[in-house]
Amino acid sequence: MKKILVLHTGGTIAMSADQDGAVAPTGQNPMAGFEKLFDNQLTIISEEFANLPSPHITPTVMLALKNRIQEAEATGIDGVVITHGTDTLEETAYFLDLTLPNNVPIVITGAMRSSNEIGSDGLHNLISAVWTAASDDAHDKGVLVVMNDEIHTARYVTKTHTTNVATFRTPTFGPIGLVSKHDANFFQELIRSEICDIQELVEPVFLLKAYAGMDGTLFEAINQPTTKGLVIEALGAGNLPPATLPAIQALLDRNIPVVLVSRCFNGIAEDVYDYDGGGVKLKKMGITFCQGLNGPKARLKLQVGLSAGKTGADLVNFVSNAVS
Ligand SMILES: NC(=O)C[C@H](N)C(=O)O
Repeated sequence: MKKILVLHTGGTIAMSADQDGAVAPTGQNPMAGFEKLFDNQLTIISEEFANLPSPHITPTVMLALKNRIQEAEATGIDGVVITHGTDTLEETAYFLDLTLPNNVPIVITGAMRSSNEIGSDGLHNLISAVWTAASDDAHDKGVLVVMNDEIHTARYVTKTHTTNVATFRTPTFGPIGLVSKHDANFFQELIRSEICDIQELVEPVFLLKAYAGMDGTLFEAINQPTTKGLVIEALGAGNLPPATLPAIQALLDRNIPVVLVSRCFNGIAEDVYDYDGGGVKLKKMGITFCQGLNGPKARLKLQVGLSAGKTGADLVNFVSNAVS
């Protein structure tokens, strides 16, 4: 019988609503006892790893989670399920994707409606995640996110709606598979990427979003002696307002890596435009274009690359391509 480790970390899936509808963490995890649904089919080992709303999750917690999973893998488990708040779920999922070798399937899930709300989706998502983690077909697909009967890759999935149960989407590429009753069905493969088994975190790495009329103020503010890196969510195909450029150049002059993604929901950042602030000029300045990742994930990739000791061309290669 396959052995699946379920690590609970908190989030709405572990919360309930009061009489006024306000949602908050509970003393006892409402998912407790779900294991009996798998009697005689799977061995489920549940562990309360944390009980945090996901805005409280930090890369330090993600690193501890990664270490816990590696420890469990050494004892012989067949798959891991993590329950997590949805606000930063994609970040924890991608962090684990970057730092854990594909030894066993690792699946993250959560809920958009807390445990006692009508139409609560937590238990259903948890069951789907367990069946996915137990699937022979879930190997070698990186860390997976299972929500609302869909299977997404950690690398490309993102939360797209504040409250809808169908919030998790994979722009441009779509989900990698679907869950139907007990089966995880996959329709796409994931190209392998480099894994960095880090033990410490280099910080701080910042993320700024570009907007019409942006100037250098925010870039100057983060140009501190301690600053290790910056990701910019740029406009369109990868362009910036010209007034930002002197302050960005000052960061580059200090050898602080500056990485650019697009703030668009679909598509990739490219050096297309050759006007002041256009992508062609930005690339010539030494800004690294990261293709296929959103801002929070590119920030994690830069942080993980720096934490793995990567510098220069090695760091640029690692960060610039989502599948490197
Ligand atoms: N649906 C959720 O889980 C949202 C919650 N605020 C969290 O991320 O912890």
